[in-house]
Amino acid sequence: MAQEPKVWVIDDDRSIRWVLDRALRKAAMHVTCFSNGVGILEALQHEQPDVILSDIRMPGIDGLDLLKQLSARYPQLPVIIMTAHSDLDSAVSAFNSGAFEYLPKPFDLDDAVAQVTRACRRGREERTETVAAVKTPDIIGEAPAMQEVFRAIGRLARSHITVLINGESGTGKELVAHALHRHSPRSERPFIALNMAAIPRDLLESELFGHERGAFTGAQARREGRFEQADGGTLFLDEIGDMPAEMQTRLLRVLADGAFYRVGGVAPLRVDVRIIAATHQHLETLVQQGRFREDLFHRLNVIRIHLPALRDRREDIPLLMRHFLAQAAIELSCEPKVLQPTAIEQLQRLDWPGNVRQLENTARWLTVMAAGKQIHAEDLPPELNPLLAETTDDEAWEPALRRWARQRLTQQQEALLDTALPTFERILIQVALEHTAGRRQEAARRLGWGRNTLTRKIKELRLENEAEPESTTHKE
Ligand SMILES: Nc1ncnc2c1ncn2[C@@H]1O[C@H](COP(=O)(O)OP(=O)(O)OP(=O)(O)O)[C@@H](O)[C@H]1O
Repeated sequence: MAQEPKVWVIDDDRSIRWVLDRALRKAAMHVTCFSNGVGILEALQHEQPDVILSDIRMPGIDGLDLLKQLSARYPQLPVIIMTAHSDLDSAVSAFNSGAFEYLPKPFDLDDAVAQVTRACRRGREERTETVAAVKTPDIIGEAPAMQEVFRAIGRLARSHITVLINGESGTGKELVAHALHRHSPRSERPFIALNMAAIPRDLLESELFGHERGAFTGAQARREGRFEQADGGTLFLDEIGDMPAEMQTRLLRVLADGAFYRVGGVAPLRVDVRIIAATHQHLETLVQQGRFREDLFHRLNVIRIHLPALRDRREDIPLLMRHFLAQAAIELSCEPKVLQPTAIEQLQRLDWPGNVRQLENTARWLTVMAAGKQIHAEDLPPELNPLLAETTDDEAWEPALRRWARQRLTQQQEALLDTALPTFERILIQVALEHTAGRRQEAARRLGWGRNTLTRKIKELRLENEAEPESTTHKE
């Protein structure tokens, strides 16, 4: 039933590899030997053994560094260190989590096999527990890409390492950050979430680091910052790509030495906070453009979790939708709506630019708006409804506008309304004037404006040439 446990042995001493290989094989284990640590991290991306048995003194590679990385990236993977007593202290400090075992050299072969067997068994039990614990029903996903996310959460459980979560808006970044916190040793301590894009630039510093009384006008009392509130716990920094440059510098400093000052404060404060950052942006590009500090990027980019867009995991749409319909029914104290095959097909056909959040909002809309209990394709909201989209061309400008806005936002443009509103008004005015052959009075009435408003708008939008051909045009 259970497969042979897989053991990797890393030692530069060929005779040690040879004896361990024989002894472990005799104990029905599958053994792979490496003469040094080079390539181990890469190999781990393809396959994971049940246990690694490694020397820490090897030519050509810093064994301690390798072990640190193993402990950070694969905290669940049991590692047994074979080393002489004299090296033990440095090994212990490399594994401050204590998640390793120690096999003193020279060792007794039977002891070594017994230790490896125990570590295999414990590792397997822990992994099963973690997967069970992580598969809490609140993160839904059966698509392979989501299984990958669950596995990452499982592997990172028990670790304090910084994590960077990437994914479009609404893909569940905050949910995953929360799950990472819940499955970490910090779960009893606070989880504080903060969206960099939502806080005005001049308040951000005090929000993150707090302020002393009188630090600036309006600071009537001392206030704790989010870093202090999150002490011992996790601070989730959402939309980290939007963090202003000076704040990036300050964050880097806190990450480097764990100390910071409140605004207006003179005494450094120390906290123990795990950072989980998230962004929908491509941070490497921001770094190239000089908009994100490279050193901060490397600090944050230790482990990265990518959340797939909903359109890349369409198989999960029915599952998610049923879940949200059930939830919405509870929220609104009514019977849950039931999806019919035509609705499911249409839901799976759509691209969901707002990802899971958009699906969730659609479930609420349906729960309130759909007349019957059964949901068919035609019951979907107008912008998602295939029938309306095909038959009435008039509605087509809404999806087009949506696409336009989305594109501009991904291109990092700001103040979209400055372009959109004048364009919107210009088009309506032009069409109304065309329709009324340039008669302003009537065009104003058809638009629902007074004549004066229309005249003012025409001026502002420089549309004079298009109105009332007989009137004098004026130029700047
Ligand atoms: N896999 C999932 N299972 C269940 N609910 C989900 C899942 N993914 C996202 N959600 C829900 O969708 C909504 C959006 O998720 P969340 O806020 O975590 O996304 P986000 O990526 O952080 O978005 P943004 O970047 O806009 O802040 C939340 O209500 C969340 O509960």
